[in-house]
Amino acid sequence: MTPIERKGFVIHPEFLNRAAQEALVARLREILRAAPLVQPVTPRGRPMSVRMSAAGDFGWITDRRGYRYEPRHPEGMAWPEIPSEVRAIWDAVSGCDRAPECCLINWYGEGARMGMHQDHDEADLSCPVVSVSLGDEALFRMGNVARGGRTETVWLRSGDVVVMGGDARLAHHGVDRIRFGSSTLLPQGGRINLTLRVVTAPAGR
Ligand SMILES: O=C(O)CCC(=O)C(=O)O
Ligand SMILES: [Fe+2]
Repeated sequence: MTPIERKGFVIHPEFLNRAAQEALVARLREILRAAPLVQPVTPRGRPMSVRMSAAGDFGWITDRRGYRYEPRHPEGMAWPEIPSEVRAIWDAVSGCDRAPECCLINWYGEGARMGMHQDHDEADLSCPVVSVSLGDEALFRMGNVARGGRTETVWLRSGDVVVMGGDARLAHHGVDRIRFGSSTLLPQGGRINLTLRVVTAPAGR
């Protein structure tokens, strides 16, 4: 399907067909066996409703010490490698010649959401953030680089891919809610979102 642009966010509807989604979920299950989901806590001590893990050189974590990228899971193991299927999505849509260094895995159960935020902990903002939706539908809210102002929403469905680059790279965004049980991809229901990011500064800088 042709991509749709909203406020600089580029949405590729049904980028992954059902078979590709199922294959990806099987790979993610292996990753989550090696690097289990954790419930992160904000620096102020509030538990997030989303559970998280990661693959790649770095995982994004938050705890009482703050938001940051770490080369190891909180339990001490290295993060698993980013699967080739995920890398292929990045290569197809990112327009970036660097490889993703972090594949954050967000798991949304019933009632989970993600407040409006910017992704700004990365040292190379010339590369986009690429997000992959799997499972239940999510109401994704797109805002502006500055806080506040007019926002727009779109329902993201399983297999959709969003590219946040250019003007949208630092735009605020969040997930208001999911429609729990709206997809049959994940047997227990819920939603998995992958976000792919380049984390480190470009070489030579
Ligand atoms: O779940 C989503 O669609 C967005 C996730 C997100 O914005 C993030 O992990 O930074
Ligand atoms: Fe984000």
